[in-house]
Amino acid sequence: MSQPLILAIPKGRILDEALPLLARVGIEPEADFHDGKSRALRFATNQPDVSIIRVRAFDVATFVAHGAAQIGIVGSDVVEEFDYSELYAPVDLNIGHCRLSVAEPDGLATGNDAASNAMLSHVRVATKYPHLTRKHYEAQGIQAECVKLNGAMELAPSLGLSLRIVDLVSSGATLRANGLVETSVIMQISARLIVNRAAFKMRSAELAPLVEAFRRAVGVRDAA
Ligand SMILES: Nc1ncnc2c1ncn2[C@@H]1O[C@H](COP(=O)(O)OP(=O)(O)OP(=O)(O)O)[C@@H](O)[C@H]1O
Ligand SMILES: O=P(O)(O)OC[C@H]1O[C@H](OP(=O)(O)OP(=O)(O)O)[C@H](O)[C@@H]1O
Repeated sequence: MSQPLILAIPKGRILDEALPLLARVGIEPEADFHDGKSRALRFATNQPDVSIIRVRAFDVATFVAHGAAQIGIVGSDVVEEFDYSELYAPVDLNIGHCRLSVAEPDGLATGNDAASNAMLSHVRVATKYPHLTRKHYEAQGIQAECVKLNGAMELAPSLGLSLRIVDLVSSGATLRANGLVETSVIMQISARLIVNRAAFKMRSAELAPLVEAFRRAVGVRDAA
């Protein structure tokens, strides 16, 4: 028998929405997965040919791109930020909805990013997404100097690290709580199923039906 397929899933906020989806696909992690005290990172499932690894959101893309995991679940923000040629993202999972936006301190923001940017040739931006940020500003002829942070971007303007931030927004509560307003939406985001392209060719007998099962599961909702 070949090695089990490794499915990489993020430990952050997508996880709660991903588990019911996995159940609809017919994959249930072993009990240890739900034990908050467990330090295990790799888990068996009810399917002997599928194991799960639980890693940081950005690392899901890295494990799958390098073929260490064959398939994974990750936000389209991460897919686009890395832009790995080895990744194939065949299914929009319709979970983890949010957007990637530019925000500035309330009062300083003009409310129109394009108009205020017309005067600029250079901006400094705190973000976890330097690639997408540079691309966004390059399209306006502006050079973005990115200060890379891994969280709490919203602190940067008040502490003088940068005037602008580029971060994920959902309800807008985090921006409001930190005196910031959204001035431009860079992209709408949802979680994607990602597959390693080489693995998809080499193990298509296992991966193609699994991808189809995810596609079907996205169309099926849990009973209320
Ligand atoms: N506010 C949000 N609403 C909905 N989805 C979100 C939100 N914030 C993040 N996401 C989605 O969930 C993914 C993981 O985000 P999360 O905030 O859990 O990661 P993190 O805690 O920053 O990651 P790490 O594990 O590296 O610390 C993001 O890549 C995005 O696709
Ligand atoms: O618009 P809202 O609904 O307030 O959501 C936005 C927040 O959610 C994400 O952070 P998260 O809470 O996942 O924590 P993090 O800073 O560890 O990424 C994101 O980085 C924002 O800070």
